[in-house]
Amino acid sequence: MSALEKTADAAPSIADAPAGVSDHLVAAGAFSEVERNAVYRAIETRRDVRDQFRPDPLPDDLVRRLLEAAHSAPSVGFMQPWNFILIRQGETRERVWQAFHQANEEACAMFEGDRRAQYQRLKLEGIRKAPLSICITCDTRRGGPVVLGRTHNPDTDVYSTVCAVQNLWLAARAEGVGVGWVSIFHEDAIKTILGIPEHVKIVAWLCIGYVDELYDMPELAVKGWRERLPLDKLVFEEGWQDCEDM
Ligand SMILES: Cc1cc2c(cc1C)N(C[C@H](O)[C@H](O)[C@H](O)COP(=O)(O)O)c1[nH]c(=O)[nH]c(=O)c1N2
Repeated sequence: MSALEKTADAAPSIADAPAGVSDHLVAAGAFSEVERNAVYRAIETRRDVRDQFRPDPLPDDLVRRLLEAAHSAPSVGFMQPWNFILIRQGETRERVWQAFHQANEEACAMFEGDRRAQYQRLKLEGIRKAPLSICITCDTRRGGPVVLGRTHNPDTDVYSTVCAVQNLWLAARAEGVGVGWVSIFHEDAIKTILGIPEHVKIVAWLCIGYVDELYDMPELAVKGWRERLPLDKLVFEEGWQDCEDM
C-alpha cells in the first residue's frame, strides 16, 4: 500500500512493529483471588497518616521498594518527570514544619466561627514526627520541549507525578508503613529550603514511617470534617449531570 492509499482506518498493527517487539507480550489474565484481595485491601485500607508514626527508621531496602513502586508509575509519553528528595535530618524537617505552620495559620483564618475552631483541632501533618520525609517533584523540562501526549494538556506531567505518589502510598500500606501527604505550605518556601530550581514543581511532601494503627476510615470523616460522598451520585452515563451541594 502506498502512503497515499493509507487512510486513518489503517491503524498500525503489531505486524508492522519492529522485530522482537512481540516477544515482549506476556499473558495478562486476572490475578488469583488472594492476589486480587490483597490489591483491593491495600486500596481500601490506605490512609493519610498525621500522628501515628513510630520514630524507628525505615530499612534502606524497604525505602528502595517504595521508590521502585513510585518509579513504576505511568507517565505521559513515558516522561518520568519525578524526582524523590529524601529528607531525614531533623533540622531540615523543622524548617519545613515552620513553613507549614505559617501557611496553616493563614489557612485557618479562611474559615469562620465553629468551622475555624474545628480546623484548629485537626492535626494536618507529621513532618517532625515521621522519621523520613520524601519530597516528590515534577521536572517540567524532562524529555525535552515536545513530549508525546502532553502537547495539548501540559498539566499531564504533574498528573504523572501524582500517579507515582499513589503507587508509593499503596506499596507503603502493604509494607505496614504510613504515609501522610502535606500540601499546606507556600511552594517557594520549600523550594528555597531544598534548593529546587524554578522549572521544577513540588507535587507532594510525604511524611513516612512505620505505623501500628490506622483509622478504618478517613480521619477527616472520623473527626466530623467531611463525609465520603456516595459513589452513585458521582457516576454519570453519557454526559454531565448537576451534582450541587456536595
Ligand atoms: C493532593 C493532596 C494533598 C493533601 C492530602 C491529600 C491529597 C491527595 N491530604 C490527605 C487528605 O486529607 C486525605 O487523603 C483525605 O482526607 C482522605 O483520607 P484518606 O487518605 O483516605 O485517609 C492532606 N492531609 C493533611 O492532613 N494535610 C495536607 O496538607 C494534605 N494534603
